[in-house]
Amino acid sequence: MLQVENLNKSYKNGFNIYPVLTDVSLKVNQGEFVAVMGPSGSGKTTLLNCISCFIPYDSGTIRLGGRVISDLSEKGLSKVRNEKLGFIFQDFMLLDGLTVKENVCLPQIIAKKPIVEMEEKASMLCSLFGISQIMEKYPAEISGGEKQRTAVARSLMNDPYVILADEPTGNLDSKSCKAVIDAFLQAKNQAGATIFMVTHDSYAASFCDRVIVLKDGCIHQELTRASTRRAFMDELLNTLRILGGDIDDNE
Ligand SMILES: Nc1ncnc2c1ncn2[C@@H]1O[C@H](COP(=O)(O)OP(=O)(O)OP(=O)(O)O)[C@@H](O)[C@H]1O
Repeated sequence: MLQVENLNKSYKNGFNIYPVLTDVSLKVNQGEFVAVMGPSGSGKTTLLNCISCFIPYDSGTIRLGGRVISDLSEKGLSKVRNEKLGFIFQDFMLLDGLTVKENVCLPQIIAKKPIVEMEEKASMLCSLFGISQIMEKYPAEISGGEKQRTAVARSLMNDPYVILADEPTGNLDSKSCKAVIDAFLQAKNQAGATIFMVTHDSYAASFCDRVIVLKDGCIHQELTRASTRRAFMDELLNTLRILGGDIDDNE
């Protein structure tokens, strides 16, 4: 569904070149829920921005649904961004002047899809995420949890290849964090969604099928959830503790 091969990305400052991602290769399969973790500055957001087609990269190949995105024109990239990717941001970015229903419909309004089809799809997703009763309300009139579920419903509107989530549980209390994760699990289990999430939160990541750990712009480790969520969380915490330098790798 998403395939990154030998991705290299550097930032330039005057004559100085700072490599940020070096030879990153990864694959996310259909219906997988994958997190990217790693210390601050390890390149997580840069990786997500390359996959989102928001920033150019130096070399490598990114494939979405089998299609190489660097081959696309600017117009083609915009279409991919709107129709083949779903985005979830830290503050959910709902438009205040639109109702919940209009916010959910937005990707299809931009894609100029027929209204009847759009409304049917929005109603189905709002029902799936338990927000049918607030469809006519505005973001200012709904709770944080309802905003999160609205954003997840919106991200699924065009049946995207992948939902890209950037720190979706950052700044949330544990109850709201669990609500976001539950919405992702529901999207995965009931709508077959593929989710790729950047996070610092080991609790959120422990619900994933797999966690890719970045260090200094390289893939340091990939951890697959094998047993209980709690055991996976302990494994993640331990891996990140070692990366953070708290204990020796060979200990
Ligand atoms: N636009 C930019 N221009 C120059 N350098 C940048 C730019 N954006 C990020 N960087 C640098 O690239 C490196 C990776 O940044 P990135 O934001 O991808 O890391 P991150 O792992 O997401 O960090 P954090 O966990 O703190 O959000 C950092 O050293 C950062 O300073």
